[in-house]
Amino acid sequence: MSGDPVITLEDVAVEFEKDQGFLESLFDDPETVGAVDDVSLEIPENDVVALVGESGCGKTTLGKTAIGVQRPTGGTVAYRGQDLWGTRDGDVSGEYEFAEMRRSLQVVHQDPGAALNPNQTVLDSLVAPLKRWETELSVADRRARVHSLLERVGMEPADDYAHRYPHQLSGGEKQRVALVRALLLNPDLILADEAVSALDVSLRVEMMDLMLDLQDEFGTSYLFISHNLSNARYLAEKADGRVGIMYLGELVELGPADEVLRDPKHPYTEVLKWATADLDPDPIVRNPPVRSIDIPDPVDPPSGCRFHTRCPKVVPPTDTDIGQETYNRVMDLRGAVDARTLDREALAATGDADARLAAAGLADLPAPHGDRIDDALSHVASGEWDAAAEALSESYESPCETTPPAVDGRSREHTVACHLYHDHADAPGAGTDLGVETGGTGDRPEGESHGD
Ligand SMILES: Nc1ncnc2c1ncn2[C@@H]1O[C@H](COP(=O)(O)OP(=O)(O)OP(=O)(O)O)[C@@H](O)[C@H]1O
Repeated sequence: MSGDPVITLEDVAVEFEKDQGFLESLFDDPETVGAVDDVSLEIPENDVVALVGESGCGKTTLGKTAIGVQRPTGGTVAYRGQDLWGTRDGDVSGEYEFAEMRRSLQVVHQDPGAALNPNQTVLDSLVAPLKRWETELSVADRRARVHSLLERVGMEPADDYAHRYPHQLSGGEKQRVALVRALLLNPDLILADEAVSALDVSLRVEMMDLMLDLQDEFGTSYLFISHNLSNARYLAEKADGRVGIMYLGELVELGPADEVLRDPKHPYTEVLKWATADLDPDPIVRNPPVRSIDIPDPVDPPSGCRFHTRCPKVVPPTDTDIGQETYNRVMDLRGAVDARTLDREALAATGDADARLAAAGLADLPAPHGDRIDDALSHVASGEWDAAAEALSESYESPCETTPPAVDGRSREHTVACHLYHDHADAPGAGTDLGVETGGTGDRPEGESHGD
């Protein structure tokens, strides 16, 4: 179904400087937000990729980067194999001009009203891009092209709709006009950024079906962005496309829609699935499959796998013989030590190790973990937070903290950025291959226990 790559993102990163107050800007270095981190993704002709993730995870930034609207701070973006930003910066050695690339990469936003000029009729809004790009068309040709597309999206009689102003259209009609405007230029790729989210539920499916019909007809690819996993699944599955899951700027899972949704591999995808009521989540999992509901600050994201601070399957070090549930509590304790949120005074007032461990919720630890943890708690009681953090890190550092896994966004296979599916350097007998292995079993590395 799909063909040559239209857009190829390689190790793309986008960092923004965070807005600071006037006084802060005088005294502090600017803080940066890593909106997108090290993402590789290939979108072939006539393909659909649906990106899903919580608000602020970088979907829009990645989408804008893919269509040449946002310049990446790292990595490369290629249009049909030609460096897009190099072309923008004046490299004329390639086949395509930058303007041609941009014409071929269109967008439909969540709020079509904002994209339409309230003082222009539908016809005037729609002929404007044709006037600019298809200069050989006569006035009658342009009008005919607009009318035929309006009819194609069900806006009939086209002449009536063509002479309306945006305020005379419903939300669904405005969205159709926005889609027509994107399609008029025969683009290779349309970024549909939350393009159906503002529509009534009943209209969403209709709009997605229309997008799919037109995709077939025009041979356009879609990069569909949604915070809603069911919408993403509907569109990607029907188009035989892929679903990509983003977390804190990273693409953590990517693969055929039905596989990713039926058999999610990344623990974060499981959380999204759990949170999407109409995806029929596992009735046995009553609580969210996550250790903490708080999303870390993107200005200071966790090291390694960014999900490790919340992940209920965070991989214990190979020489640690405690089960998953206990390890999770140790990791939570480490988080509290790092954030200095443990009750130091309560610990200081506690006379003995057993009481300190009980106060930290870790009374039942097998030897030698009790002694190790209490050593760290004693440091906290004395106000030595860094020493406590160091002691805990020495014994309980997870491979998930040290090495960022990545998905292979060029593959059409199901790939996942998770150490449960990768070899990691300190796993027994493991090589140093941290590349993606597809179709992993989810088994823990040998020698590790699974739960208490
Ligand atoms: N122009 C900008 N300047 C500074 N920070 C930005 C800018 N654009 C985005 N960000 C930050 O980058 C991160 C990713 O934002 P982005 O809009 O890409 O996420 P998103 O997943 O699309 O979110 P939403 O679903 O809410 O639109 C956020 O932390 C956001 O605050």
